[in-house]
Formats: sequence, C-alpha cells, structure tokens
Amino acid sequence: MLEAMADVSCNPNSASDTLTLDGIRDSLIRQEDSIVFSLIERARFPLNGKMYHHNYTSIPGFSGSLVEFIVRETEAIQAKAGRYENPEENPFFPESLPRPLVHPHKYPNVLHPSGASINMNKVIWDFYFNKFLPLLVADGDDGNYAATAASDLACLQALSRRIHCGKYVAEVKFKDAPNEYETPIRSQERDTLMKLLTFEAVEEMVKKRVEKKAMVFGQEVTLNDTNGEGKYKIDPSLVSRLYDEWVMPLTKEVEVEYLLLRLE
Ligand SMILES: C=C(O[C@@H]1C=C(C(=O)O)C=C[C@H]1O)C(=O)O
Repeated sequence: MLEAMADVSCNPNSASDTLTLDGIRDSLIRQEDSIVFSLIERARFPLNGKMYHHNYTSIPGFSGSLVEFIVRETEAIQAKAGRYENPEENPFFPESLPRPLVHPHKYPNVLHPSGASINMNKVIWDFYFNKFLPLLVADGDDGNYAATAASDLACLQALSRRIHCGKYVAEVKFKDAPNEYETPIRSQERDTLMKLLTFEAVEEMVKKRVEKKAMVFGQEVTLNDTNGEGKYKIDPSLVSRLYDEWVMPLTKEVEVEYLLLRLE
C-alpha cells in the first residue's frame, strides 16, 4: 500500500487545509525531485541551438523561435484544459490564452488577490535559456527539436511553479508575524522585507540536498555493486548553483513582491 507522500503543490487541496510554513517547505522539497528529474531528461539532448533562433523556423502566421512556438501552443491547449485556473500555475505567454473548455475545478485560494498579478516568468525564461541551459547540456544538434522543446517546457514549468510558491511562503510568513511585516510593507522597504523573510540556514540545506538528489537520481544504476561510480547524468554542483543563483533569489523576489502588495 502506497503511503501518502508530501504534497507537490503549495496551494491547499481543500478549503479546510491550513497553510503552514512547514507544509509549504515540504512541498518545495518534493518539487526538488520534479526539477532534478526534468533537468536529467533535458540533458539527454544536446543544445539544439537552432530551436532558439528567432528566424530559423518559417511557420505561417507565427514569428518567433521554434521553442516559443511549442510553448505558446502547448500553453494554449493546457489553458483549454484548465491548467491556469490553479492559482499556483503561471503561463509564460499569458497574452490571449484561450478560456478553459472544461468544467472548472474549484481551487481554494488562500492568497491575497494582488498575488495573481505577480508573474516572474520572463525572468525565468531569460536565465534558463541564456545562462543556465548552456551549462547543463552538451553542445551539438541531433535534430530532435520537438522532444527537446517539450523537455525545456517541463523544466520551465517545474521551475516556475517552485519560484511562484514564494507567494504562499510570503502569505504564511505574513500571517505568522503581521506586526513585524506591516511597517516595512507600509513604507515599501524592499531590503527590510528581504532580510525578514530570509533564512540562511534553510537555504544552505536546500543547496546541499538538491546536489545530493542530483547524485542519487542521476547515477547509472547497474546490477553489480559499482553503480557507475562518480558518473552522473547531470553535474550535481550545477543543480546547487541553479538554486543558489536563480531559484532561491527569484523565490525571495516573488515573496517581496507579494508582501509589497499584501496590504492593498
Ligand atoms: C522559501 C523560503 O524563504 C526563503 C527562500 C528559500 C528558498 O527559496 O528555498 C529558503 C529560505 C528562505 O531564505 C523559506 O523560508 O522556506
């Protein structure tokens, strides 16, 4: 019998679930697995750089890169199936997404209404393609563009979900200590808010844990005892760097943005 696992989502499943910092941190820990696995999948392919060039494709009625085409079209289908009704999901191309065609699921929404306006996906897109991806994958072109773009989208969606969970983290931190947060929110002091919400010891643990996960999930598994010794599908230290330079700073950026709007 499968035991209940930590929930992958930050949004509560039912209106009676209460938001707690421990619960959200458990969800962020579970999401590390999704992020590491999605990176391992993307690293099966080389860079396939042509996919990212603006002028490589000549799709009638579309101007942009092939990866942008695939992401836009996939998001449109997922929007029709109701993906973005979930307050935890943020599209990369929110302009002109189709409306859901399915019966709406009632997601409990525990966030302040202004939280919906925060979307960090442009920044995520930029760091992922321009800074991180060249470090993750080998150079080269194997022509598997559609499969590669689908795996890029899986990485982007997993990273985006994690980073935007900052809204939930901020909500619970605010609720736990409204008196501490109210003054810097009223005077819109970003730096003070950033200091208040930062837990360095937690961040150190996150970095160590994701590096270890990359080692465990990315090792060659064999039936003798050697298990590929020291050969990993992705560089474990790169995953720790991903969190250190981009994932955690952007999560905190989302937290600050959310708090700045919290008393509106
Ligand atoms: C997410 C939190 O807020 C901050 C961001 C962290 C992260 O992105 O992992 C970790 C600790 C905090 O500095 C948290 O407190 O858990």
